[in-house]
Amino acid sequence: MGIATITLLSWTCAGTLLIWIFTRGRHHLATRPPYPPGPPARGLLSGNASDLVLKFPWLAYMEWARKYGDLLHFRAYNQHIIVINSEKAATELLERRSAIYSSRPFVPMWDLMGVSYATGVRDYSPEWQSHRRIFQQILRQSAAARYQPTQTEKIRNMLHGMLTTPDEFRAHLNTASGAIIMSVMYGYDVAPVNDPFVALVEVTQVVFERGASLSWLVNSVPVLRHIPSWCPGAGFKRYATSVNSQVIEQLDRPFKYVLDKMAAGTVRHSVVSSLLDNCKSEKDLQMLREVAGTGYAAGVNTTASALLVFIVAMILNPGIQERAQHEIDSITGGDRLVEYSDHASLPYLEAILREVIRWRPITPLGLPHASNDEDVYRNCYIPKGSLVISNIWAMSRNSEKYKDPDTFNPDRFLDANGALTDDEVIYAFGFGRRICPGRHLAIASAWLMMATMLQIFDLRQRKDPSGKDIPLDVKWDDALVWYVD
Ligand code: HEM
Repeated sequence: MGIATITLLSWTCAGTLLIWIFTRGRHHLATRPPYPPGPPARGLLSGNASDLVLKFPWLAYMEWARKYGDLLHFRAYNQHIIVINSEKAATELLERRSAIYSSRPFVPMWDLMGVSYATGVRDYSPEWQSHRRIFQQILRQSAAARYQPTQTEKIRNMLHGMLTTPDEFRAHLNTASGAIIMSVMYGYDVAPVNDPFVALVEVTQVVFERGASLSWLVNSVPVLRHIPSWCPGAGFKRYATSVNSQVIEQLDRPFKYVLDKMAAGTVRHSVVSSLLDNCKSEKDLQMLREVAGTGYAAGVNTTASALLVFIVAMILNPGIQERAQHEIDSITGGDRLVEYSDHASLPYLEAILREVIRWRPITPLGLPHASNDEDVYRNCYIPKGSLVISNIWAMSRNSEKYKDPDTFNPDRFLDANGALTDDEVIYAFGFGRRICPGRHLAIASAWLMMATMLQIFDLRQRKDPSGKDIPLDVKWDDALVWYVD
């Protein structure tokens, strides 16, 4: 091909592109509705990138929502971001239009680190659907009830730990939350301290949180992931490779534990052991391995964080604590521990659980969804590939639904007859096809932990040597889940 031909071809392509922009492109811009309201872009290219708030962003989005409405739009470079601040809009988009809004954004660092196997970060794909089918089979409400004996056993161990070493209450909460899931998934009993499998998961969790950070340039410029590791500036790639082996180990080691036990004929019943027979191919095995690994990574910190919030709420509200203790004593007579069969007789306790989840939502912004098609909602245009964030925090602060939303008040979930209302704060577990599949297990674990802790202990501030209360110093972190120091 001669130079003249190439030049002619280039001009033809450029011409065609320009014609497209000035005909179809312009026509599209002229005919499509506006984006949802939001803060004005600060830079032509960067949009609102400089407005992105890294600390407690849910508070900033709630402020913006007061000004612009419950559905916000802004842009960081070429990434359109939609923040949904009301349950109504979240239900209409993420549930009723779930065919469009059920994917996840692609995070290049997660991919390089090897954590993109996890259900929660997979895009809307056949593999993700296989994961959800397994979760539905093992953790739907009726199936989750099977794990109550395991939960009871692990929670009683936790109470014993708290009696013996009360200062280590945080470690006991983590151990119990982890022990329940390890037992459910793999039939494995975790050691009270320094368990090797627990250590592996903790490493993966740190890696996971670090990987999401926008401080990795590759997360904003995904094409960088293709540069070779030896290149200057490719430190991110070397870091990703260094953690990859730990991520794989976290997936493989507990799974292999079950296979070894099966071979030795000493396996205990668990999700993995019972579903192995259904695996007809290497891919089926991989799906099961990934689901078990995800369940563990997703379920430990979340459940333990809810319990930390509960402890803080009880210390700050001794009257509520006493009322719950009386309710429990009136059912057990004070001579046996609470059991799952007592649930229906303890509405105030259930109201406390709901208020804990509402007062300090464990994941204030849920997990971001991504849209896989363009859409028009309330006459506003939502582009394909938008990042769609549900501001669960803003939903929990809806003052039309919750009077004095910042006050911890379980009574808001009881009607005039003392019966529970139908608000189960389910939005705290997300929306649509992506709703948290572990919610029934989480709620059941949290309920029994709360009930038995209230029964056995008075949750109070520490005292100084002179017997005076040391004021509670609560620091709320803005990591994926709340953290109380
Ligand atoms: C108090 C405890 C928990 C809270 C507040 C919570 C909350 C959430 C939220 C908000 C999401 C995102 C939903 C969405 O994208 O719309 C989620 C996803 C998820 N949760 Fe939970 N969760 C908890 C416990 C658990 C437990 C115990 C497990 C597993 C045993 C679990 C497994 C998952 C998984 C696998 C996903 C990803 C679902 C998907 O992307 O399809 N969670 N959770």
